[in-house]
Formats: sequence, structure tokens, C-alpha cells
Amino acid sequence: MKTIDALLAEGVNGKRVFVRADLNVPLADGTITDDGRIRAVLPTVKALAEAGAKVVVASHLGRPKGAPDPDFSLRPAAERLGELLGAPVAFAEDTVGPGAHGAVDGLAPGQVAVLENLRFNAGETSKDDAERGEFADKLAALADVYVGDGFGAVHRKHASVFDLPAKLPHYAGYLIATEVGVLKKLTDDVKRPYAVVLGGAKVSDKLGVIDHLLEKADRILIGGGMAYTFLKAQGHEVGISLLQEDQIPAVKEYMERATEKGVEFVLPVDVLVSPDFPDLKTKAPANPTTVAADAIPADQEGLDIGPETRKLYASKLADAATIFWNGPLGVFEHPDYAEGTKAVAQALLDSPAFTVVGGGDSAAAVRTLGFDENAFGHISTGGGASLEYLEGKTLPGLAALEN
Ligand SMILES: Nc1ncnc2c1ncn2[C@@H]1O[C@H](COP(=O)(O)OP(=O)(O)OP(=O)(O)O)[C@@H](O)[C@H]1O
Ligand SMILES: O=C(O)[C@H](O)COP(=O)(O)O
Repeated sequence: MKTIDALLAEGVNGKRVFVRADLNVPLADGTITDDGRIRAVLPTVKALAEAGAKVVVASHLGRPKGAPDPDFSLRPAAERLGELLGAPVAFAEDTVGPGAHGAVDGLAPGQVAVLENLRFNAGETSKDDAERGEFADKLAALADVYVGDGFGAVHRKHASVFDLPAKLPHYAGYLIATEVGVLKKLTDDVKRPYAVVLGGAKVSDKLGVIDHLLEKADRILIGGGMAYTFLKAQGHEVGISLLQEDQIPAVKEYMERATEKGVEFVLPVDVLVSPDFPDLKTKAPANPTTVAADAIPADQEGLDIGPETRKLYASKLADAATIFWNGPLGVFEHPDYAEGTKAVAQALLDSPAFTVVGGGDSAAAVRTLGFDENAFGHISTGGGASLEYLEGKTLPGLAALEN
């Protein structure tokens, strides 16, 4: 994989450099609640701008349905990028149309433009190679060189991640190079005991990784929305909690295999429940009830791990030598459901282990809950991406940079 240092050595003055970033930041009412993913791409954008490139930054945000949707505009991210760079950033109202061409044509060497959300175009995420290729051609018309630096999206076979680099000279940015360097340590030479904590809401994306973790990890702790599919597989009622019904047979098989292999599976023993999902805008008190994990009422939803589980998980992490944590343990955005995530973050800090936190929301949780991000071994900007990397899968966005 050629890195941006090679590109800088070749010279970029006056060249249009397309930077595929992951600016998929959490937003509340149009305001960015955690700008970690924007700060993560700054070294690449700054280095290119300082070397006189015309920097064209592109990203997805959320999951719009292939057409413009103002709720998913990248404008707030572009504004924040400008603040962090301390220089104005042009914002294109579209991704490949006249707005984009106008913004890019107007760049002087050293200036930066951000394109509107890539996913406002059906071609970006299309499963059809030709449709994706057509969209990638339109993106290629905006640049001379490609720099891949959106680590959080490298597991997606999308036009800007996979097809575009094949059409332009391509390089890996600083973020991707750093992420791959650290995650490699967890695949090559992991110090044991190796504990993995899995939570979050993208349950279907993440369950598959357990298959692989059963070959690698010594302990797997399950929390967040993931936990309820496991509890259901054990025969417990989970009420209206997040559930991936079709994965129950797979989950049963994982638990059996864990017993055979001596991998310890740790599930919540108690959870916080409520009949209502909390109001994340007003943060009005949610008044949850603590119940045993095998006694979730039929009309209630599990929204965080309970106090006994917090203690149990801290004890299971205390003597680990390596810890990988992906996915909040509860709906941490609401203070009544943040304690589980806080307890796990604290347990990582208290343990002598090499600690890696992976995931946009997990990283945001660590920061918004007041932890010092520098106290962790590594905070990865990729959730699904870091898990798939650890699975040993070929990630489209990395393969494209290697070719
Ligand atoms: N019990 C639960 N029920 C519903 N949602 C939950 C639960 N526990 C956690 N969550 C939600 O999970 C979300 C984060 O999940 P996600 O899988 O996206 O995490 P991530 O891997 O850190 O991020 P990403 O994959 O986007 O990089 C949070 O918004 C949180 O509110
Ligand atoms: O948040 C993420 O994990 C990345 O930005 C990828 O987003 P996606 O899961 O919507 O593809």
C-alpha cells in the first residue's frame, strides 16, 4: 500500500486530490455531538493543503436512501472541518453535479472543498458493478489523485471506497495507515488473556464476528443491543428489546462452540428496562427499573446493563492483557443508560491491558462521557471496519489501495 508520504514526495502542488474520509459523525438537531472522526482526518488534509494540493474531501453521513435528504447533509461537518483547519472550506451543494465542479474549479492550491453526502447518489452504495462504476467515473472527473482515509468505511464495497481508487493513482492517508498498524497487532501477536467486549446496535453487522472471535479470544463479554439475541437464545423473554430473531440458531451454535473451546461467554445478569425508548433530545428522566436478565417484562425494553453486570464485567476485564471493545453497553446518549458504558470504559482504564476501542459511537461515548481518549491504547474510528479487519476479511477499501 503506497502511503501519502510517497505522494507528498512525488509532489502535489496544484493537483486535485480526492480524500475519501469518514465524516459520519453523530448529530443532534444538526449539531455535531462528537467531532472525533473529523479530527482524525486532519493530519491528511493539512499535509495535502500545506503541500499545495487542491483538496477535495468526500464522505457519507448516515444512511440516506440514494437521494438528497437535508437531514443527512454534510454541511455541519464541512463547517467544523473549516474551524479545525483554521481556514475557510468550500462546501459543494451536490456530489458530482455543477455544485461540486464549481467548488473544485474554484479551489486555489492549498484550499479545501467538501462535497455533499456521497450517499445522496444511488450509485455510491449500489450492488450493481456498472452503476457503481458510472458514479465512480463522475467522482474521478473531479480529481487527479485519490487518497483513501475513511477507515470507518473500508469494509463497504462502495463506489468512492472500492471503485474510484482503481480509476486514479491511489494512496493510503495517515489515518488508515495508523489504524491498520495498530489493528494488525491484534491479529498477529495478541497478548493473553484476550478479552473482547461487544455491544452497540448494529447487531446483524456484528454477530458474524463472533464466529472468528471464538478462534482468537479467551473471553467474550456481550452487552448493548447485542445481548438480547443471546438472552433469547438461552430461552429468556426479552420483551420489546432489540432482537435479531433470525440469528438465534447461529447464536446458540456460538455458545455451544464456546463451551467446547473453553472460551468464556459472559452475558448480562441484570439489565435496566423501560416501556419507552428515552428522549435523547430533552434527556427527560427515564426512570428505568433494574431487573434480572431472565425476568425482562414482556412490555419493556432492555436499554443498559445493570449494576451487578457492571461489577461482573469489570472483574472479567481486570486481569486481561489485551482488550478490544466495540459498541456501547447501553443507550449511553441518555444519562440514565450511560452507567454500563462508563463502567466498561473505566474497567479498560483500570486494567494493565493493551486496550483498543473500536467504533464511531464507542469512541464518541468515551469522549462525551468525559474520559481522556489518550489514556486508551488506541481508539479506532471504525466499528464494523475494525471488527471485519480483526476477522481477517479482505476489506474492499484496503484491497483497492493495495492493488
Ligand atoms: N440496549 C440497546 N438498545 C438499543 N440501542 C442500544 C442499546 N445499547 C446500545 N445501543 C445504541 O447503540 C448505538 C451504537 O451502536 P453501533 O453498533 O453503531 O456502535 P459502534 O460500533 O461504536 O459505531 P459504528 O459501527 O457506527 O462505528 C448507540 O447509539 C447506542 O444508543
Ligand atoms: O459508522 C460507521 O461504522 C461507518 O461510518 C460506516 O457507516 P455504515 O455502517 O452506514 O456503512
